[in-house]
Amino acid sequence: MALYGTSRINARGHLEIGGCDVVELAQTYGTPLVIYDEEYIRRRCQAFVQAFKDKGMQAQVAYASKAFSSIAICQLIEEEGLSLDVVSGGELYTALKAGFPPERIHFHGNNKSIQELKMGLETGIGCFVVDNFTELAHLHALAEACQQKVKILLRITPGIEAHTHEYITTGQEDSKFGFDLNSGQAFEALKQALSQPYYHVLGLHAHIGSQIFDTAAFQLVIQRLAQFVQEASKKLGWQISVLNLGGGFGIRYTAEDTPLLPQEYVYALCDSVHKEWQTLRQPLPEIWIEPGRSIVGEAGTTVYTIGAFKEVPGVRQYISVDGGMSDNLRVALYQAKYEACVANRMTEDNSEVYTVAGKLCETGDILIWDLPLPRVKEGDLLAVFCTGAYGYSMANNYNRIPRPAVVMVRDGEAHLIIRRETYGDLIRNDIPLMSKITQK
Ligand SMILES: Cc1ncc(COP(=O)(O)O)c(C=O)c1O
Ligand SMILES: N[C@@H](CCCC[NH3+])C(=O)O
Repeated sequence: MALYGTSRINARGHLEIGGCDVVELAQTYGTPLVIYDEEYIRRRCQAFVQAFKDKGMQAQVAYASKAFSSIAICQLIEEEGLSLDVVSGGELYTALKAGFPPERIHFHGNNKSIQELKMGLETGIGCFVVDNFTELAHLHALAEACQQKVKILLRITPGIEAHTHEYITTGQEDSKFGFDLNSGQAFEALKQALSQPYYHVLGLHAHIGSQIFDTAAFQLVIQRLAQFVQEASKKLGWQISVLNLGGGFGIRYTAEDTPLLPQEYVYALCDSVHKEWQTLRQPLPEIWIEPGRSIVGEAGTTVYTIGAFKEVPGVRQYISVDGGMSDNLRVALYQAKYEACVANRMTEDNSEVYTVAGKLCETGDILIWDLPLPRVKEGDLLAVFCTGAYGYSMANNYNRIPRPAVVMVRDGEAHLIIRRETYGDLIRNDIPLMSKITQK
């Protein structure tokens, strides 16, 4: 088990994050509770930004808000000077309500609705990452209708698979995302976009997957895109201003994971762009990246209360917690692995092996298989590490379980950033049966 950011074991033998005793946080806010270590998120943001400065590269680091979106996180990201990647009207709405400067927002998505495109145009976002020919036509028509020139990047599918889980790779040819490079689609898209008067084609975007531990795939993408840029400049006279290399930088969920430091990823990207562009003999583009998981993943911890026990003799001991696949879908979806500890017994030795089950009516609702822990009792607190990315953001109300509360902690203070959902919230949009309404 590793401790992240400001986490430590305090004098009471409890887990402490951001100077706050996790046992006290659980008493105050209830469980399941998602705890974000504010200082650690800020440190991660700063590491990415500083790395580009070290290399003297013009850059934008855009936090991919799909990893975790809320008013408070958008405000924190804004304070750290990052840009923001949104993929839906809902994420855009959240960012705008947080007061995020629209010109620093980039709008992604493979099926943006007309309403979402209009919302982006009307609010003056920084750029659209155009994903396909349908969007290329729609967005231009909307821009023309309001006589507004719009900045775009074209999302390219470079035909490169990063070595990661099959469901979270996106750069391979057979993907729903982007204009395919090898078949000539990308070239055709650029040609079309350049012929449209209301487009300002800033550059290209490629994202090859998530939870990537080395830089080889990124270097390959840069090589391919550089070749494409050369072809485009020869045949279309176009010069690229922005090269967006997406996100995907890995984090350490368990000892099996061996991520690089933010600066190691960034240095490698910068070196590779330098090298390729030297051959091209063109001005260096601005580099944009879109880290999501690597900003918030390790900074999030979910605390559950342990409830029921079940032993299958000679097979395993199950402990059940008061959440599960409703607040963390990643295990069921990707066989994701996590480490955890007992927040109120941090100094005790591991003597048991438990399988941690959620409380949902689904056999696959297991959070961690075969987890070494001290002997636990009902009411103990299980803290699962590294749930900060794609945990709350993929939370759902399966079995009508309310979503957890989320707090941000720093310097001994906790601040509630998302209230726990209530049963009332769950039925807020329900409408009674017609016959019950007409009876009244
Ligand atoms: C286009 C794009 N950008 C950025 C991200 C963020 O990825 P990650 O959270 O792995 O950094 C994703 C998700 O994989 C993505 O699809
Ligand atoms: N939601 C995924 C990653 C998908 C990234 C979005 N393109 C995860 O939890 O790992």
